[in-house]
Amino acid sequence: MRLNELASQLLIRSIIGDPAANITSLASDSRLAQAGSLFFCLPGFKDDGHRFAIQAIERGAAALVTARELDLAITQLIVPDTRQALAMLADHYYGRPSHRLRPIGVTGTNGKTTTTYLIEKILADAGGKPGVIGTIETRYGGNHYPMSGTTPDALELQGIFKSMVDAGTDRCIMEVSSHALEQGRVKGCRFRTAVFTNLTQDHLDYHGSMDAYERAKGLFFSRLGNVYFDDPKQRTFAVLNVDDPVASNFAKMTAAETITYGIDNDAQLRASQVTISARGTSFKLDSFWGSRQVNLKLVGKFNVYNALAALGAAICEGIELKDSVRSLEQIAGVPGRVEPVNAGQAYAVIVDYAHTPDGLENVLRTVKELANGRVICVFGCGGDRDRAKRPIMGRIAAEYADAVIVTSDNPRTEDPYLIMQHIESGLLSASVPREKYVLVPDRRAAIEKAVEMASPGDVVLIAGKGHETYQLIDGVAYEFDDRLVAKEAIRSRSN
Ligand SMILES: CC(=O)N[C@H]1[C@@H](OP(=O)(O)OP(=O)(O)OC[C@H]2O[C@@H](n3ccc(=O)[nH]c3=O)[C@H](O)[C@@H]2O)O[C@H](CO)[C@@H](O)[C@@H]1O[C@H](C)C(=O)N[C@@H](C)C(=O)N[C@H](CCC(=O)O)C(=O)O
Ligand SMILES: Nc1ncnc2c1ncn2[C@@H]1O[C@H](COP(=O)(O)OP(=O)(O)OP(=O)(O)O)[C@@H](O)[C@H]1O
Ligand SMILES: N[C@H](CCC[C@H](N)C(=O)O)C(=O)O
Ligand SMILES: [Mg+2]
Repeated sequence: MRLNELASQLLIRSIIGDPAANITSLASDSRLAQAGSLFFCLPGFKDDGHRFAIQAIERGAAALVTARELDLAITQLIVPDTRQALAMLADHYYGRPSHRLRPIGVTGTNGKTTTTYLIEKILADAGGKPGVIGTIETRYGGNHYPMSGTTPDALELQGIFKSMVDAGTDRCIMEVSSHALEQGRVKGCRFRTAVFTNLTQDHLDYHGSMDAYERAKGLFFSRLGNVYFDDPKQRTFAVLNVDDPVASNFAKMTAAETITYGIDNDAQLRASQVTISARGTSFKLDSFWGSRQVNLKLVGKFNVYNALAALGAAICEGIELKDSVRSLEQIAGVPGRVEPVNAGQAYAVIVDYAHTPDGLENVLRTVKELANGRVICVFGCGGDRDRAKRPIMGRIAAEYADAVIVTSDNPRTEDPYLIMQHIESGLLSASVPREKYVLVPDRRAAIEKAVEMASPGDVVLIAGKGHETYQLIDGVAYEFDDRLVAKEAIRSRSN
């Protein structure tokens, strides 16, 4: 593709050098630039992509996208905002794949991954060919691809969309993080439906305040338009959890048609009579589209919300409620979410991805309700992430668990002891007796200790890492899977 074809997508731009330069790929990381690449110099949080222009040229880049003229002998497309240009040009370069996929995006602090899995199952059972992008992996056409975060940057995202289209995928279901919204990673992406799960404390390191975090999430709904209302296929929808107070703000912001769900408040999809057991969760569903009993294999009241969110998204796709319910009832679980680890033991061991105060409280409440004995909770908090959540999670663990083992969860560049002390300050503020908790920095030792302590009927909850298969310490990813480590610990327990 010629540079000027790409440049024509932007109103404000100027070209220095050859407008007909032949572009054979796009790159925003100089280390990935190739012969013929158009290299985008992005301003970053740690660095500035303009500093890597020379490296990109050395690797054969055909032209640069820059925010200012660089003193380099290469064609340059100068734009006011290189990040915005990347999103818009990547969309064009790959042939506007999101217009074909019309993604269903799921945003919210907790429940995004789970909800995308539920929607995927409903769409697949209805005869579609859905693909998924999110925290655990990207998958479509029977293939699975590893992910390094939740929502890829605009270039990677548009590339995935294009591959999905080429593979015959007909709808994409994706997690949309607040970071992605803030950084314009989904700019240029034409969503059909935006699903909101909930908003509770997390990521204050990045957003600074809950108001700013809410504003970032709100961008998703404010950008959804309904300008093609005459053609039903072109409509857009917002599916909102009305038990979360911010939903009414999002409803006001969006031009899309809204569908509401909830348990406590009146909603178009409303659950009542929720009962949970170790075998699953049941509820009565009353809705604009009919009433029915729903029996999920998924455990936890929070999964009722995820199920309602998925039903809402499915209704926007025109799928009959009874068919969606039948699909949901078949889902045995989502990897690393309330996932039991069984090796024939007389106590339960559950691995879960709760890594926020609300997530931890929800899952602890659930396991407490199910336990015949004590609840032993193993958890930590990520390094280089929201520090404010650490003492809160300590306090929550103190409130719901009978024994707490504080450990490491991806300390990254922080001192694991300091992170544990932040959590401990929350435990102490809850006046927990010293014998009720212990700090064990080595996560394997922490899991082994919890398993050693368990008696028949107890539940060991290992929270925070879920599906993760690594422990990040000082820039190194060490192999670590809570589920495998727990299984080994159960098998090698002394009695
Ligand atoms: C804070 C944040 O979001 N940072 C993202 C950002 O990195 P950055 O701005 O720090 O990049 P930088 O290191 O300053 O580099 C600036 C530019 O120079 C380029 N560069 C850099 C080095 C080099 O040798 N050559 C080169 O060209 C970089 O490619 C980049 O374009 O842009 C990068 C490329 O898009 C992202 O990978 C990176 O995510 C980092 C890894 C991250 O940890 N992000 C987390 C916080 C995140 O986004 N999490 C959410 C999940 C939240 C949830 O689930 O609720 C997510 O969606 O994943
Ligand atoms: N609807 C919900 N409300 C509150 N907590 C939930 C909900 N759904 C799941 N959880 C809890 O949050 C954890 C993470 O769930 P999930 O992975 O689905 O969320 P996520 O939003 O994708 O998280 P991330 O931001 O890390 O991608 C689960 O393991 C569970 O403990
Ligand atoms: N999406 C979340 C995942 C946290 C998972 C936890 N294991 C950690 O590393 O803190 C984040 O990036 O904040
Ligand atoms: Mg997720």
